[in-house]
Amino acid sequence: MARTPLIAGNWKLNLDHHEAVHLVQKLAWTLKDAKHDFGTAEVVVLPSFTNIRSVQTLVDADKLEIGYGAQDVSAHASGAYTGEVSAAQLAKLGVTYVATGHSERREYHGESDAVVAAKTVAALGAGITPIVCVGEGLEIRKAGTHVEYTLTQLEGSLAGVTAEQAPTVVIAYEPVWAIGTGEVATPEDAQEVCEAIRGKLAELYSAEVADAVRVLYGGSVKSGNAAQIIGKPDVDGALVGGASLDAEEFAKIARFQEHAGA
Ligand SMILES: O=C(CO)COP(=O)(O)O
Repeated sequence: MARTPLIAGNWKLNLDHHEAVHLVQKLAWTLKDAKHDFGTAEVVVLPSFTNIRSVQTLVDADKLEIGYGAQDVSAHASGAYTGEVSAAQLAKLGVTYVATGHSERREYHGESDAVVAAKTVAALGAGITPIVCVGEGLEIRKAGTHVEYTLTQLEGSLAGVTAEQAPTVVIAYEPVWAIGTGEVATPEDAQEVCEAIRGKLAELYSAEVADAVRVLYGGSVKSGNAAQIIGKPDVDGALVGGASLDAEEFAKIARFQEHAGA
């Protein structure tokens, strides 16, 4: 099955709602100028919660093909959970994707695989596609146990996801040592782990599920390295941090096929 590449911009804790609208507008113009075919690479941005409504209004008004999502979601449906935002609330704003288990959530907010799994299940329950993030830190990479580590994290983070739900899930392999450091994994590093992730999905679910799921790479992706990384057979797109805050650079990443060798 042909998997449509997904290029997702994780804006992290950046931009107010005016700036968010401006960036989506600029991204849309840039992609329009380049005659981007969203059928060849889907483009999604993940703004802060406070900016989602503004982005929705722009996307709806201008009928943009750019998708939008959230960077996190509550595992809870409703009730006494101060500060939380539910999957149903996000779905109501037209959100189609949500990142779960980003390494920054795991590290700074103590999210365990069980918490990530509960959030992933909550997103799926509201019809939102989770982008489940996994990946090892530098010590584990140095020890050479990164594949086993990432696969264990993956299995824990997918607990409760059914075989019916699994094909729609997106996995993002983000080695922590490559995030925001400029230290990008080689295309071979990305392929090694993304291939192992697909193998694990076949083991947990089925070969069909493994074939359907999109596995992204994230960590210092730029227009100059995107084509080589996404060109690998088991890498189906990118989760982009810093470079997604620059409309022209992010548009080039979305158009990686054209910028191979840039
Ligand atoms: O964490 C990331 C995306 O979720 C990667 O961030 P950078 O692209 O800034 O390295």
